[in-house]
Amino acid sequence: MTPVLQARELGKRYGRRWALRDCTLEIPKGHVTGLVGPNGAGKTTLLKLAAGQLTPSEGDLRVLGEEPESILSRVGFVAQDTPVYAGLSVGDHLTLGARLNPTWDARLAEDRIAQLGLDPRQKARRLSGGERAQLALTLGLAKRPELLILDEPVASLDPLARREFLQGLMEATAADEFGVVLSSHLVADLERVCDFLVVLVDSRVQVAGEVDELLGTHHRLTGPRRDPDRLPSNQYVVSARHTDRQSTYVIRTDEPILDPAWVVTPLTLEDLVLAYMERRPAAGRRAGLEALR
Ligand SMILES: Nc1ncnc2c1ncn2[C@@H]1O[C@H](COP(=O)(O)OP(=O)(O)OP(=O)(O)O)[C@@H](O)[C@H]1O
Repeated sequence: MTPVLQARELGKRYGRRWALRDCTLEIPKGHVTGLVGPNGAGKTTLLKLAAGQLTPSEGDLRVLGEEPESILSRVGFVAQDTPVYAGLSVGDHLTLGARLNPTWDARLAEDRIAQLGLDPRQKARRLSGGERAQLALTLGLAKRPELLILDEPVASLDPLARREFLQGLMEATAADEFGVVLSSHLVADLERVCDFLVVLVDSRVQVAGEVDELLGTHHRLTGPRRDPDRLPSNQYVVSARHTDRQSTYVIRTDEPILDPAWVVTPLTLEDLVLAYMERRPAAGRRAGLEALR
């Protein structure tokens, strides 16, 4: 089956600065994918490349098996800050959507606006942040895309609006088969809606895979202090912390952990993401991940 997104050594440079580098990644069909990483990691850059809004500086990118610029009508993109036209009414947005998109589903758009209780005559500038986000999501869904890309769609929303937004997204994906890739700093939200995860740090993909598989193969080991070179070769060290007497590792392995010296505990998705983010050199570390629950 053609992957939703396939990147090979993909890179994007702004001037002399690389925003994305050596990005090799495959997102299979049929997933809601969460893209997570600290500020400046390259998430928006990757999403804009996938939406055909930027061109790569190096490497290769296929979306739904094609060059992104050639399939704009098959991909919906809701940019950061859920952009809408302040001077246009909700109804005007739907009219514009219908005019611009050959696959526009007017019934879906109107039903969703009615369900949300939005007044079609209301100007977008008078909508709350949550209502604007819902309008932008409606425009994205009514395009009937095969892939919907959402760049931090819930960043500015309060917890209730976030829940309603994500609920709406989950209902839409349950009703129709389309892929979703969304970026967020809010891992707890991603945990609720995503079944595939990509962690991007310092412009590089650190890990990508199905959430269940990632949670099943990553473990925290705690026990008497031990150097990493004394761990079995099938245990890939993601992060390590040591005190004089104790070591705590986050490791990835497909094999059972049989060493009785270790206390083995499972990770939450947030633990897993933070473990990959901890691997960054301390000097370049920026606070970027909120862990709201
Ligand atoms: N138009 C641009 N010109 C120059 N540099 C840019 C431009 N857009 C992004 N960058 C740089 O590229 C890097 C990656 O930016 P990007 O917006 O992709 O990160 P991000 O992971 O989406 O960050 P955030 O979580 O803060 O939204 C950053 O260092 C940023 O400063």
